[in-house]
Amino acid sequence: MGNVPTTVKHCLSYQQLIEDYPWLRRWLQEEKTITGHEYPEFVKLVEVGPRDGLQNEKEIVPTGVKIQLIDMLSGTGLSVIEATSFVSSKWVPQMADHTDVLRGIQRAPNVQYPVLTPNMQGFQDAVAAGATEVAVFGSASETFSKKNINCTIEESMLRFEEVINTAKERQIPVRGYVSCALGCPHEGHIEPSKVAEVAKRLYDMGCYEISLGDTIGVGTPGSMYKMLQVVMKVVPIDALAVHCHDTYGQALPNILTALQMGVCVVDSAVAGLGGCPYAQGSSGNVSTEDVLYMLHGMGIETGVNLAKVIDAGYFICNALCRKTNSKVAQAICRTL
Ligand SMILES: CC(C)(COP(=O)([O-])OP(=O)([O-])OC[C@H]1O[C@@H](n2cnc3c(N)ncnc32)[C@H](O)[C@@H]1OP(=O)([O-])[O-])[C@@H](O)C(=O)NCCC(=O)NCCSC(=O)C[C@@](C)(O)CC(=O)[O-]
Repeated sequence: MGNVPTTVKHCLSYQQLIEDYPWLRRWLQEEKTITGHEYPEFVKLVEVGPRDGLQNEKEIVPTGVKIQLIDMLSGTGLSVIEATSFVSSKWVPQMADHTDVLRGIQRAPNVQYPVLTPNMQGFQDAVAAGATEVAVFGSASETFSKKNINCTIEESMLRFEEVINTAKERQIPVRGYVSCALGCPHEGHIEPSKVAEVAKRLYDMGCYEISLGDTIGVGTPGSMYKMLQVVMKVVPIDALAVHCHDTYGQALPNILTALQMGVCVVDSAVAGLGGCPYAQGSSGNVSTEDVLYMLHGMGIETGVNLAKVIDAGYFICNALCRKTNSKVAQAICRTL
């Protein structure tokens, strides 16, 4: 983006626009009230591209490319970048280089690099590789749990409890995922009460944040609203995050609905990469670029530089010989 004209750079950064044209801040704030909803002042983005984005790639992505992607993302202002997962390489071959990735990245101050750990073996390997934050990943669907981590929901809770208790002793923060929060590729509809039950168990065990995953991207603002209404009764809203795949093009409206309900943590993947190897047909996560564009346009702060994320998106798409899934990056590319 080095030789991008200043005017285009300004289009990419609302923060820059606001600095140059202070009247715009007033205008954006007015717009916030016109919508009739209260929105958070600041939204934290959890970048899951290097893990969720790459885990489903058929061709093994070179470790150096993964490291460079994470290093580029580290310079964007993102405060959380999910780096890799310590799962079985027989199950997810793409993540077999987890240790080299975690050891190879240049950690930026004020950036967390959580990794997925499904069990004690994964947790111990992750800690040995230098992990300082981990995430356990459960499901609200019994069938998905068996297909994804080869155990029932109940068995998974016992495994996670052991991981979380050990992590507590070492003062390692643990994030929790609940997959299939808005639907399951095998069971279809999932009751919000089941999502709430699993979310509460993870929260009570000690997960500091629970990310509710629309694993196959089937949710709509209607189902997001209904599910969150139930989950919010048992887990505080400021401990909830949403993790939306964009299979049906509903991710942004679903995120907007969650923001209206008070959620202020959103998972996203650079260039909209991704998909779950055990959820066939699901497309990538909502793209970080598109979420940033929406949030900044609403006057919501993120601390993240959109132009730099677009650069990281170009980098990984070139490496994968793939077109970006980000509408914003596509539009900027046409503008240039
Ligand atoms: C959980 C297991 C490991 C159970 O797999 P298992 O086969 O039931 O494990 P096991 O305990 O019976 O052990 C069998 C073998 O696996 C090994 N093993 C056991 N644990 C580990 C480990 N941690 N790392 C490396 N190796 C491991 C273990 O050492 C043994 O090796 P062997 O003696 O045969 O040589 C497996 O099912 C697995 O790796 N699943 C991961 C699947 C996955 O990564 N899915 C994608 C992430 S979830 C997701 O994408 C959803 C999310 C989070 O993004 C949110 C959303 O969108 O909803």
